[in-house]
Amino acid sequence: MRIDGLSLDFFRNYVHLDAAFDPNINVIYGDNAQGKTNLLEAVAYLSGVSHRARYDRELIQFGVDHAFLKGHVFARERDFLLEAELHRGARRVLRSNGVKLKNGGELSGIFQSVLFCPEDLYLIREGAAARRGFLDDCICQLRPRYAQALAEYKRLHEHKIRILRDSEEKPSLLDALDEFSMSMAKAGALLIHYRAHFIKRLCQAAPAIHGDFSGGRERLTLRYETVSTVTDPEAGPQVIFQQLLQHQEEHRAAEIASRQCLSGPHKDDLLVEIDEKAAKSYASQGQTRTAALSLKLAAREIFQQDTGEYPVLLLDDVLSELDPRRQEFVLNRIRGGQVFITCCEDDRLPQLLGGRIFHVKNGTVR
Ligand SMILES: Nc1ncnc2c1ncn2[C@@H]1O[C@H](COP(=O)(O)OP(=O)(O)OP(=O)(O)O)[C@@H](O)[C@H]1O
Repeated sequence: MRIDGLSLDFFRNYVHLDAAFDPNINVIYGDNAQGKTNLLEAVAYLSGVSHRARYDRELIQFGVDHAFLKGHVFARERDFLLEAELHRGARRVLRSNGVKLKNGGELSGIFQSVLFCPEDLYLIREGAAARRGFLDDCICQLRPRYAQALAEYKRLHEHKIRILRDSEEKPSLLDALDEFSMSMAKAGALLIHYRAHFIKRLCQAAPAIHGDFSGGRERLTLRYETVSTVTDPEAGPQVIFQQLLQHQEEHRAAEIASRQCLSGPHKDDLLVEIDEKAAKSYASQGQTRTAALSLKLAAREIFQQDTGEYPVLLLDDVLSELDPRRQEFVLNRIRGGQVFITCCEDDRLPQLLGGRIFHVKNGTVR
C-alpha cells in the first residue's frame, strides 16, 4: 500500500502543494513550524484518521473557507483517487474514484496508515482513554463491524448517562433504563471480544519489538483490563453479553444513585509494564517513547498479517530522546512498506536513510 502523490489546497499552512512520493522512504526535513507535521497529517487524513484536529475547520487555512486534499493511492493492487473537500460551516465531502463516501471509516477501508507522533507518549503516560483510543483506531481500520459496534456503544452510553442524570427530575425516564443496559451489553460484548483478540496479537508482536529495541535488556508486557465479571474476554460475544448484563443488573441501584454508567468497555484499559513495573509511573522518556513506538509498530505488523500489505507508516519526530542504538534500530525496523519520517534541519537522517528527500519551508516543499 502506498500513496504516490498528494495535492493540497488551503490545508493548514499549505496554500498549494503537489508532491510525488517515493514508494519506500520519504524524509521530510525543515525547521520548526514549517509544515512537516501538516504534511503527515494530510496523508493520515486521507486514511480516515485525524489525530490532531478535533474539528475539520482547524485544517482549513486561516482566512479561507475551503480546503481540498487529493491523494493518488495504490492499495489491493488497484489505483484509487481519494479526495476530501472541507468547508467551514458545512459537512465535508469524501470521494474515492469520484464516488461519494459516507464517512472516514470508508476511507480507512481503502487506505491505512499508522502514525507515530510526539503526542503518542500519552499512550503510555496518560489515563486509560488514550490507550482505548489507540485500540479503537487500530481495530476500526481492520474490522468494520467493530467500528459499527463502537459508534453504537458510544451513542447508547451518552443516552444512558442523560437518562441517569435527568431521572431525578423525571423518574419515568428510568423505564427505559433496562433496555439501554441490554443494548449496551450487546454492543459492549462485541467491543470486549474484538479488543481481547487484538490485544492477544499485540502481546505476541510488541514485546519482541521492544526487546529488540532495548538490546534484550527490557521486557514489555501488556495486559487487558476489562469488566471484572467477564471471566474470559476472548470468549464468544454471547458469553460476554450475559456476564456484562449480570454486572449491570447488580449495579443498577448504584448507577441510579451515582447517575453514572459504572461498568463496561468504556472503562477498559491496556496495562503496559516494563520489567514488571507500570510504564505509566516508572518509565523514562526514552523507555516511554520506545514502548509507544513498539505498540505502533506491532499494530503495523498486525495490519500486514491481516491484509498482506503494510499500511503507510508516518513517523513524526520519532528519533529525539532515543540513544543512537535505539535510533539505529528504528531505522532498520521501519524498512518494508512506505514510510514518511520527519526530522529537523541539521539531522543526519536524509544521508542515513536515502529515499526521496523533501525540504519544507513555510508551507512549500522542495
Ligand atoms: N489552519 C491553519 N492555517 C494556517 N496555518 C496553520 C494552520 N494550522 C496550523 N498552521 C501553522 O502551520 C505551521 C506549521 O506547523 P507544523 O505542525 O506542520 O510544523 P512542523 O514543521 O512539524 O514543526 P515542528 O518541527 O516544530 O514540529 C505552524 O506555524 C502553524 O501555526
